[in-house]
Amino acid sequence: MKSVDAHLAEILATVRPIDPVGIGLDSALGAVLAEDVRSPVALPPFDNSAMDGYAVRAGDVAAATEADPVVLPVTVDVAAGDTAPRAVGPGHVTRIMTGAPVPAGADAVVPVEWTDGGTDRVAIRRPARVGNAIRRSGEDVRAGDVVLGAGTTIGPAQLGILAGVGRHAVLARSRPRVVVLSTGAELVEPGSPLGPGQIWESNSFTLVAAVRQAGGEATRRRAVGDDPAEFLETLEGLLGAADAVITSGGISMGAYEPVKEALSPLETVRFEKIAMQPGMPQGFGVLGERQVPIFTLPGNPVSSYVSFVLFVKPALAKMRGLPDGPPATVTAALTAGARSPAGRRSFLRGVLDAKGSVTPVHRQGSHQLAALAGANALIVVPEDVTELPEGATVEVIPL
Ligand SMILES: Nc1nc2c(c(=O)[nH]1)N[C@H]1C(S)=C(S)[C@@H](COP(=O)(O)OP(=O)(O)OC[C@H]3O[C@@H](n4cnc5c(N)ncnc54)[C@H](O)[C@@H]3O)O[C@H]1N2
Ligand code: MOO
Repeated sequence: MKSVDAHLAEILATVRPIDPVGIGLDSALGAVLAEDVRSPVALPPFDNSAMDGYAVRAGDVAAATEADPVVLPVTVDVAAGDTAPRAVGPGHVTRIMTGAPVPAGADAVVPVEWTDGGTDRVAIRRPARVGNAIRRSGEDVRAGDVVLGAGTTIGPAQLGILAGVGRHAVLARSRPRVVVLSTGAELVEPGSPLGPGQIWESNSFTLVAAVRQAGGEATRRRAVGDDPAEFLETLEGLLGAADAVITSGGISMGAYEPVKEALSPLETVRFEKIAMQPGMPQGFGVLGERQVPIFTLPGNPVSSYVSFVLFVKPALAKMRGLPDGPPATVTAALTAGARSPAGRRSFLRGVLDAKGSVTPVHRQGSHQLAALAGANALIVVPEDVTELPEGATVEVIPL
């Protein structure tokens, strides 16, 4: 059997980062920058007030006290967005609003709370240090600074700085478009009644959500039955708009394995047994002229999700231009003994707590969806280990 590591290595050697394109900020959430973004100007671009109050010369208010306020004439109001050149002469002040340019000559802002709020004359009850409540030009970003480097994932704050340096579009890798397609004649859409021998289709919901959490743009296709021709036709119809395809089911040893039957003759998708539990049957390859990667995951719900975590998620990271490789692990102490088949790496479902202990859930079957939903981690048991005692130190993949 092929090792987990060898399978992941083959996948990562095959998938390529998506080509960068110009993306408008409105659509850039989750994209990954493919350029260094520099600011054309300093931020803030000009010295401006951090508070609503009065622009003063600090020396003029140095003697102000509660008991003996300094009273000064107010020459003008300066609001945010004010474009007229303003100045504060000795012995004068202007009113000033948050974000408004500091007038020439002023070197401090006195917050309105330290005054009587006067409009013609103002009584100032406290002195202000030079620079008080002034946001200096360039104190966030200097002109020409790189504000975000290539390889940065664009989240809310990154969109803010991109807009803040005047960009309306960036060169970036968009979120990979991933189509999720499940197979199985027994599958019924949730919301429809179950007939004999049927179950509600669940894998596609898990996989679509997992793709989205991994930074992809997922589309769910309704399950197709066990007919290889129907499966192939559906697949061909969706390839044009996909950067990757994930299927579930139809790849093991049964008489009706539409995914395996449809794709094996193409010889670009390989079906193999991987030395792992769950998730032993796996298929991976590429389809069509654009060499779209396809992950044919096993149908058992726990197996398909574990396979996603181990193989698809790292591949999506590579497609996005992010660091790839096996899922990150943390070490934890087992609170109960655990077993694992010889020669296979097990990924037991467990509950990891804040103190670094991990408890295997009671039901470890690869069909046991509810047990998976109660877990928050996968406990990794190496191939050469068949039994772990309580208290053993284990590697854990947080989910
Ligand atoms: N003779 C053998 N039988 C099986 C082997 C084997 O090596 N020899 N491997 C077993 C393992 S391990 C797995 S995992 C499964 C994988 O089978 P398939 O990928 O072909 O999946 P299916 O047979 O279509 O389905 C398996 C199981 O999962 C349920 N399922 C499938 N799709 C969904 C879905 N979208 N939502 C919810 N549940 C789904 C399906 O009803 C089956 O119960 O093969 C073993 N057999
Ligand atoms: O390997 Mo299957 O994935 O155990 O259920």
